[in-house]
Formats: sequence, C-alpha cells, structure tokens
Amino acid sequence: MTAMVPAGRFITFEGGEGVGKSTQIRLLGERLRRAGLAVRLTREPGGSPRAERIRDFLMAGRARALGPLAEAMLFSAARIDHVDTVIRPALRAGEWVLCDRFADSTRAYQGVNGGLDPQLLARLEEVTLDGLKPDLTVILDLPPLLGLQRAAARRGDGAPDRFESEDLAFHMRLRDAFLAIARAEPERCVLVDASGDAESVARTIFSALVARLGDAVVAAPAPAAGAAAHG
Ligand SMILES: Nc1ncnc2c1ncn2[C@@H]1O[C@H](COP(=O)(O)OP(=O)(O)O)[C@@H](O)[C@H]1O
Ligand SMILES: Cc1cn([C@H]2C[C@H](O)[C@@H](COP(=O)(O)OP(=O)(O)O)O2)c(=O)[nH]c1=O
Repeated sequence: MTAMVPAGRFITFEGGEGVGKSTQIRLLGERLRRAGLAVRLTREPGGSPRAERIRDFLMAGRARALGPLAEAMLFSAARIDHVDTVIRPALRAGEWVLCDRFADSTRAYQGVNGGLDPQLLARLEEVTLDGLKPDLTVILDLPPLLGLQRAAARRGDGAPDRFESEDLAFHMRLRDAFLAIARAEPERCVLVDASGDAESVARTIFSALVARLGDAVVAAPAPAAGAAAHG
C-alpha cells in the first residue's frame, strides 16, 4: 500500500509590469523550503517545454496581428500544457507550486487589451483550468509608472516586450483590472502594496500566507539538519 501524500498548495503571483513578482516568488520559495516544504517555482506564459515555445512567439509580439482573441487563446493553450504536465503532477506529489502569473493575467491583460466579450474570456478560463483554482493569489500593486521604471532598469538596453511597450493608459487600466479581481474574490486573493523594499513586501506576503494557509505551513515536516534552502 502506498502512503497518502498530502496534496500540495497552489499559489499564484499577479500584477502589472515590474511589480516584483519574480523577486517575491524567489523569497517565498526560500522561506517555505526552510520550513521543510517541497517547493516548485514556475511561470507563465511558459513553465513547460511546449508552453515556453508558445511564450517565445507571444513575447516577440508575433501573435499581435492575429488579434486579441487569438492571443488570449494562445496564452490559454500554453496554460493547458503547463497545468497538465507540470502543475497538476506537482500538486499531486505534495509540492507547493508558486507560479509567476496565471489565469488572472489573461483576465487582466487580454481583457484590457481589446474588445473581448468578458463572458467568452470567462468560458475560455473555465475550459482551460478544468476545475483547477489557486489556493491563494498574491496580487502585487504598484503605481504603473514605478513598475515600468523598475522593469526598464532591469531590462537595461534591451527592447521592451509585447506588453511593456503598451502606453501608460493601458497600464493604468491594467492596474484597475487587477484591483477589481482582488475585490471580486477576496477569499482567494490578497492584495499587497508592493512599493516598500523587497524584504518588507516579503514579510507582508508571508504573514498573509500564514493567515490563509497557516495550518499547512505549520504542519510541514521539520527540515533535515543542514538541508539546503534552495535547489
Ligand atoms: N520592492 C522592490 N523595490 C525596489 N526594486 C525592486 C523591488 N522588488 C523588485 N525590484 C527590482 O525591480 C525589478 C523588477 O522586479 P521583478 O521581481 O523582476 O518584477 P516582475 O517579476 O514583477 O516583473 C528588478 O530589477 C528587481 O530587482
Ligand atoms: C500569463 C500571461 C501573461 N501576459 C503578459 C504579461 C507580461 O507582459 C508578459 C509576461 O512576460 P514576463 O517577462 O514574464 O513579464 P513580467 O516580468 O512582467 O511577469 O505576458 C498576458 O498578457 N497574458 C497572460 O495570460
């Protein structure tokens, strides 16, 4: 008889450009590993070999000419592979999956991007996720100009990608779209002010996580002596 593995937890990070998602995922991942949990960091679009190929196409802006609906479908196609081949198997194996962007990014970016019927987008999300729902979604909030400045500083001389190059009005609407998601689903989402330094934002996120999923964090097996905090 095989021992029952407790199911993992699925935590997604969302927000506009340069809000600090990658930084915070890394910090939370390190902290959860130190607590003895098996942690998997992943991202969208991408996260599996097939989805990464779709990512390259999307981020180069090559799907833009196909129009907003086709672009939304490509993000969803990448997500189906990522969910099936990475996220669900990891959760079944008891891992804590931390994902940099997920379905809320399609709601916000493709919703703001243009003229799509919200009901159609909602239906697309439903068939794409097939019942999968994050246990917690951290929405990082920052004034768009600040996020774009952070993203530009990170990029250096490189060209802005498909959505960084949209105008400021787009990024203001995007912020409102994420705030609306946080308001509409308070049981799933936690809204975090991302304007502080990385360590203080990380502390806020960890407190929220303990408040929402505390039992699971506390029930984690103690890390083995000398265990690496990464890997
Ligand atoms: N709290 C913070 N304060 C200032 N700079 C930050 C903070 N968090 C991240 N950064 C920096 O801002 C840039 C974007 O952060 P990143 O984590 O890559 O954001 P995202 O994944 O949301 O695009 C990086 O250069 C990062 O080092
Ligand atoms: C997952 C997803 C991302 N996106 C956009 C958001 C980002 O501009 C881009 C992902 O690029 P990425 O380099 O991961 O950006 P960031 O560091 O801001 O997370 O794709 C969508 O438009 N729809 C989606 O469903």
